[in-house]
Amino acid sequence: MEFIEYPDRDMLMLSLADKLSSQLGAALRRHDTVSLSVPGGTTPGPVFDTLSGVDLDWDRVHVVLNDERWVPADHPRSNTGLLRARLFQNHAAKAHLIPLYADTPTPEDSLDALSEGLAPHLPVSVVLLGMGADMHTASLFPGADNLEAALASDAPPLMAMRAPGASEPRITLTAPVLRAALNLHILITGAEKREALERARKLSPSEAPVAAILSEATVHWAE
Ligand SMILES: O=C1O[C@H](COP(=O)(O)O)[C@@H](O)[C@H](O)[C@H]1O
Repeated sequence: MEFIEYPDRDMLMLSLADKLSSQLGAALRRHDTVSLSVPGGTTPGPVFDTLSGVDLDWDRVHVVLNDERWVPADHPRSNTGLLRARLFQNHAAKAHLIPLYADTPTPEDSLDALSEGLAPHLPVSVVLLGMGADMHTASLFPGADNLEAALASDAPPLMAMRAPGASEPRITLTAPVLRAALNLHILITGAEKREALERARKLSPSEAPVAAILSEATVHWAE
């Protein structure tokens, strides 16, 4: 694991957006289309704001969330809603969304169709993950019903997930897809998450799911 500490959150968000855009640019020079996977939640908005203003060939970029909460895009907890509001703006408005939500009662109802949409874009060129203070990443939660299957090396790329720490059903990229990313970053802020990261380094992925991908990742942190 590489760990980069920044003097403050503004520096973190700007530097990380710069790193992601240069890795996307490098991938675009080598491939006709590239893929970017990003987290939802409360932390990554400022990275999206900066990234969306970078003049890349966005119409060749396919964006998929790390995970989605099973709520419609206009719901306040929708990660897709966050993407539309903060990333698919300015230059990045031309990017393509690979959906992780469909209007069916459960994620299982749409899993096959959503997996088919994702398959042509694997391996993901650039992955940015978040992490919760409970050491979950994407929707790989401690105690989740499908956690062991999603950590297995033969896991399908997408799985449905339900967990005590998640207030709605989820759909998530699985550990092998995250580990196979060509560039893998984790964004965390604050003392509580830094302590959680240090704890996770000493635990198994079943106890601390983020541990499943730490050895491949660069962690970006500011107080
Ligand atoms: O529920 C989720 O939580 C994590 C962490 O979110 P944050 O609000 O603590 O930044 C996020 O990475 C994930 O994509 C999201 O669905």
